[in-house]
Amino acid sequence: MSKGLLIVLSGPSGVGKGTVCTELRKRMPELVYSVSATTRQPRLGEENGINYFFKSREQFLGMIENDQLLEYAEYVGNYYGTPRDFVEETLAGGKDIILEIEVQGALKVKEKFPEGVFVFLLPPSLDELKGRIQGRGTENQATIDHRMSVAAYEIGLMENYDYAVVNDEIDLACQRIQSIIIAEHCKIRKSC
Ligand SMILES: Nc1ncnc2c1ncn2[C@@H]1O[C@H](COP(=O)(O)OP(=O)(O)OP(=O)(O)O)[C@@H](O)[C@H]1O
Ligand SMILES: Nc1nc2c(ncn2[C@@H]2O[C@H](COP(=O)(O)O)[C@@H](O)[C@H]2O)c(=O)[nH]1
Repeated sequence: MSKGLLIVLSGPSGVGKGTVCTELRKRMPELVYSVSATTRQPRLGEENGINYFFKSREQFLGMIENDQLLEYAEYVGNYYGTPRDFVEETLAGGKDIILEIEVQGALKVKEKFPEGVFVFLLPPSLDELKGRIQGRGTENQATIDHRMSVAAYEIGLMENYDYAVVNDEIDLACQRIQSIIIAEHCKIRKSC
């Protein structure tokens, strides 16, 4: 059995990664979603084990210590990380898995899985990006400003990715990512 594809979706906060991922999973139900661990407080409506595994700082540091994370990063005051076993078991089972993670973590995944498919989601403009984070209504102004200041640095690292997809419209962004996944499955992979 051939291994599944490891797909990494990154992009600045508020660009629409979560929205696009949710829509993509409806269109591709066979695509497995990697639920991350985080020390961030749950937002209204977020559920443990569905949106994130919500952890205390001590619990998260324990996961690092026990090598349970494929990657982790500190982002705007909180830790975020990808549980290792779930990803490895899903891939070994021949299924595709998507990781929705920020840039530092994505680059660490690339070191370990250079064969992964790295997709960067871009906003139509920085003004639109700010409008989307504000419109979501989940962050206070200081956190929005902090996330926006990190956004420019993150976009600067886009050249490390395989694909850039503009999220101007959810349907179009999903179609583009679906096309990428289909094309990657058709790729002739040479072992050298
Ligand atoms: N193409 C789009 N056009 C207009 N609004 C959008 C689009 N995509 C997403 N949004 C909206 O932008 C806001 C941010 O989207 P979302 O939470 O999915 O971003 P994110 O990249 O996952 O953010 P974070 O990294 O902070 O978790 C949401 O209110 C969402 O409804
Ligand atoms: N490096 C990682 N980044 C992750 C992971 N899970 C989510 N994220 C990213 O963190 C920011 C902030 O997320 P939010 O839910 O607080 O808005 C965003 O870019 C996520 O994609 C992870 O496991 N590792």
